[in-house]
Amino acid sequence: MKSKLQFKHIYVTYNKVDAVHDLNLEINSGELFVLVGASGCGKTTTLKMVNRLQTPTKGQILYKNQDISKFPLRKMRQNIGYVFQNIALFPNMTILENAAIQLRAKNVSLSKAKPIVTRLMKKVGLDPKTYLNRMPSELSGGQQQRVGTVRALAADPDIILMDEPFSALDPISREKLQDLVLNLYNELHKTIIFVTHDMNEAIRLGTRIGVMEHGHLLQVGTADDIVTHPANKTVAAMFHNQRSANIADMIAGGFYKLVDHPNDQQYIRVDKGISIPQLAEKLKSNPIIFEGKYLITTKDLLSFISEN
Ligand SMILES: Nc1ncnc2c1ncn2[C@@H]1O[C@H](COP(=O)(O)OP(=O)(O)OP(=O)(O)O)[C@@H](O)[C@H]1O
Repeated sequence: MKSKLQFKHIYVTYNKVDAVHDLNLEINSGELFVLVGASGCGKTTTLKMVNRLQTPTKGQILYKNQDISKFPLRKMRQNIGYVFQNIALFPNMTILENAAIQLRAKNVSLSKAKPIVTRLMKKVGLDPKTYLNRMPSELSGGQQQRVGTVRALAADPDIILMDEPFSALDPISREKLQDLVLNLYNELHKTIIFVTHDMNEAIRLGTRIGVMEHGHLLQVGTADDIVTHPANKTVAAMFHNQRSANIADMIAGGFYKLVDHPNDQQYIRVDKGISIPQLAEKLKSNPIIFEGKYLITTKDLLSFISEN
């Protein structure tokens, strides 16, 4: 059986208000699970419970069928990497020293850590020769997030927590780092729990997505489950608004060409190069389209085209 992370009837209550309300969720080993929802819905609180930065008021979290509150804290945290929005590299330490922190905590010497960090730097697209001995202030925000990702991966953890890691970046850097997460995920098969308020990011990254609102988990499913069969009006509205914005964006882009989606036959991917009538014709036989960064239903797109 796959080892799972299980949240069982979890509550987190502040001043009689539930930041998380009766959360029941299972995350499988090797999933890239995305928690999505508006600011304040309880995503970060949920994520922080995984490495016990946050304690549930009520309920139980199990990892591999054992209560995580019983694990030795230090050892447990060594097995969980994390990347947060404000990654906060230590300003007085080099990139190598920063990236090696989790390894150093495991008593790995800096000289033994160096080849591991070097290999990961190459994977995230940072030239080790150029960057290993630099200070964090000499790197852009996107580069610093790459170092944060190296730091999270260096000690080879089972689980990686990512809390809005790219939300402070410009759209192009953001997309590149999303690609990086997908590549690392496909290569390393880690369990990743990724928090975002951005529906497109959720759709683009998640093997499954959990939609939260006001501390409640409204729906868990794949992107196309949620887009085509939203559990209730709130989820439908969250994704509908997003889809309308996506469609307007696509139409404004003008022309698209259709290619197979690299990962999933159920999707077709749309790139620039085909006219809207051709697109409409092609879409009649496909339920879902994926435009690099957007996933929308063809029904929505066809009605949008006919109405405009
Ligand atoms: N230490 C605390 N004391 C009191 N209330 C808190 C505390 N931490 C979080 N909350 C409240 O719990 C709710 C959930 O917060 P949380 O940070 O989990 O939301 P979020 O979905 O991650 O939001 P964001 O995207 O803005 O980070 C919010 O209403 C927040 O104000």
